[in-house]
Amino acid sequence: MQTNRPYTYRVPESLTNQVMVGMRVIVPFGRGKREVQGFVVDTNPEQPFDGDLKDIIALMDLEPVLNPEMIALSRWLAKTTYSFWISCLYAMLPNLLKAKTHRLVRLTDDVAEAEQLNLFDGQDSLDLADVQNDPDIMHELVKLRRAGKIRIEYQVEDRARAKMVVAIQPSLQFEDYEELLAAVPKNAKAQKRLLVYLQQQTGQTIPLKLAQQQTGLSPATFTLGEKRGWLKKVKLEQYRTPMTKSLERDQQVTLNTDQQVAVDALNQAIKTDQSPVFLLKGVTGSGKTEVYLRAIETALASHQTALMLVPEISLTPQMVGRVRARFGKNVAILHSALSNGERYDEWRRIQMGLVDVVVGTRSAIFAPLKKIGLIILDEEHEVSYKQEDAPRYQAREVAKWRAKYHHATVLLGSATPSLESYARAKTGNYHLLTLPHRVNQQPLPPIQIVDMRQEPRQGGESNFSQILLARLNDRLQKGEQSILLLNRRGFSSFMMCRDCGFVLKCPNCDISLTLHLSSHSMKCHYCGHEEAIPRFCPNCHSQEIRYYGTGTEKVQAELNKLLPAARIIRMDVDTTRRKGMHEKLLQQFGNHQADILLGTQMIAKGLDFPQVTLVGVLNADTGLDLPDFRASERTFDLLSQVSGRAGRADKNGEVIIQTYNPDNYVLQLAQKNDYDAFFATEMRIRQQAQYPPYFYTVRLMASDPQEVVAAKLIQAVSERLKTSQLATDTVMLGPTPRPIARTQNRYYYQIVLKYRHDPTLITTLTQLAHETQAKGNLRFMIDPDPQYFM
Ligand SMILES: Nc1ncnc2c1ncn2[C@@H]1O[C@H](COP(=O)(O)OP(=O)(O)OP(=O)(O)O)[C@@H](O)[C@H]1O
Ligand SMILES: [Zn+2]
Ligand SMILES: [Zn+2]
Repeated sequence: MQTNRPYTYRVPESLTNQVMVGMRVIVPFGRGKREVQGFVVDTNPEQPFDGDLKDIIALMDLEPVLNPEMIALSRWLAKTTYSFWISCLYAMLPNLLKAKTHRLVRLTDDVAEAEQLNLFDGQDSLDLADVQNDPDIMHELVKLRRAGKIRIEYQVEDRARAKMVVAIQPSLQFEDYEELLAAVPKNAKAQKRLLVYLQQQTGQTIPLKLAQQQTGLSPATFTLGEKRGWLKKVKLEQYRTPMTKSLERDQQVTLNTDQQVAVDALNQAIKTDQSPVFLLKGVTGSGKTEVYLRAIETALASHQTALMLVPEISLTPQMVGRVRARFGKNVAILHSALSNGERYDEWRRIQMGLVDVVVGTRSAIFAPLKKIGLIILDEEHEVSYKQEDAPRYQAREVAKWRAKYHHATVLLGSATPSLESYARAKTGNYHLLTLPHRVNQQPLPPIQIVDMRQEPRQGGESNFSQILLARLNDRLQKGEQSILLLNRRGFSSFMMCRDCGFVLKCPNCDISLTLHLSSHSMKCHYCGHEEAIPRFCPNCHSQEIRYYGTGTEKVQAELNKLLPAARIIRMDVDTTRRKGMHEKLLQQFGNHQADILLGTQMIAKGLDFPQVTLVGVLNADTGLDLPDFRASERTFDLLSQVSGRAGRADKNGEVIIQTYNPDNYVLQLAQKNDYDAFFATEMRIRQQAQYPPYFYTVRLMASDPQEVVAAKLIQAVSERLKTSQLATDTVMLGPTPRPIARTQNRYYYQIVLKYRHDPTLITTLTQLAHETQAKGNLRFMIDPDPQYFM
């Protein structure tokens, strides 16, 4: 049975003065006295335990890995996401500290020879696991760590090992070098140069490579210097900096009036000790990024730090490039495409206070920055800010919590804010800042909607309307670039028998299989199941089994036929799986090595390519009729965002949207670029249907490989909720099977609750979460503010 409360242990005498809040420890647990890992969350519990206390067995860390802010944050997180406290504590740590890793203690400075011999056996490193049960040694190590003479290096078997480089340190004083300079023979030019250099660098540690570059001296000269005692060679830890290869040059721009107004308001807020939330609503290409950068500058100038979140890796390359260009080495980067080693190195640079700016994806919200003055969420409406596994937190909410703690300013930016945020801005909860115009003084690109039902169909179905094809051709002639979006939300493609209607589905999941041309197979996007492309219908043996819908590969193949001269870059999960591919493809497109960028949602947002003058959306409607109250909002966002990629520089842009539902209000309003009208329409629908932002939602879900087991549990939960005192306006939907009832051979049943203000509900759910524990294969989860209902 998993437990969710802290336990009290005794600090054995041998560990006196060493145990600190935020360290990991090994403790005996349960009747079997199993040894488990835990976090120290308090060293002075309010309610002392009066039974028999067990001793802490050992320390895992020589210094805290979580600071007091993080401990406090984890408590709040556990409460608001119905999660186990310990999973929240782990969520804040980089992977390297979660996995079974070797903890290597390394000497970084001279220690007394006796100590080195005793503790390290004369080596300069030791494995902490070998000594953590020896209190005497641990005692010494904690002391050395506090004195900065050792450090801990975490290693997983594969690659994550701190990289070391040789560095030099001048070992004498200024005057000593003066004397030496007077003494060296006149013709010993190299030696002289070295001495002068060392004299200038006293007290510094310089990587040898750098010193060579700066002086133009050979390695042999430095070795000679070492022999003569002029300098010391030391090993310096080199951080694996996930560099974006080409450092973008920083552009100096003069803010336009709207930007200036926004920046002024932010500057003022950052300097106060309040924690206001700003919503920056700026149309695509209005220069939001420049506002972010200026606000970060203000935070740094007032000796505070800044944290900036970007939605997903796909957006990161360009944004990271710009932040790096402005703030250089002062930036740490945290995103999911880093190796564990890289991530850990960045995390440690932050923890040690070596950087003041952090840019990262969702979990970077836990970056252990101190003195935060500003937290930015770019594209604040993005679903990727919500974590889908436990702890199911919303980074936006965590940002607000941390801002309160630090008296920091929160800046949410978007061209299409979430209804939740815009509603708050309208009621004055958030401060609204707007950038209504593009920086290039041009209107937003005109959008044309093409009714695909009217397209002539000679020679079978095509993904391209005549007009889109003509426009693509036109750009090709002019040497301009185009972006093509294939909307892949939901399950728009499947293999169906024309005779009997049979649809080929995954044997493990209730969804249809997708055709993959490159591997000549049918794949399930949920569980990875793969099988051969059928030639006969498995049901009626007809040969009339056909593929419906379309994938990027298929579009690319068609495009190759229609426009043989066009150079195409395809971007989807398949072409970007390998590390660094994303950046590479974008860079190629940026260098104009291709005419058309074809891709899924991942190309819709954030990209800023001046040569792009045409954007085409191949299928606007997939996703519109999904059983999800946010389907319209998502489609509106997507269309606005992707349209915004066209005509961002001096040339005019143009957008073509293909659809089978030309009259749908979402498309109509997206065409007019009328966010406010969309907001008003959608809010009315939400109010009527009692959905966010008028109501909060929470989803309860049971799953099991056996359908009846899952159904029984959700039924019991439903009974329990009916007998508890829910607020009168709280609504319970279900229990029902989840729209996709089965994935990965598990059946899912759900209840969705909608409520406005129901404090007892929250208490009830907290109890439910901890009572309804996993048994065997049975799982129960509570998802506050779910982003998907599928
Ligand atoms: N005041 C300015 N003067 C001239 N150019 C500017 C100014 N501000 C920003 N820019 C440039 O305008 C371009 C678009 O800006 P940016 O990418 O920040 O827009 P955005 O609002 O973030 O758009 P999107 O929401 O579409 O990503 C960038 O190339 C940027 O360097
Ligand atoms: Zn499957
Ligand atoms: Zn059939």
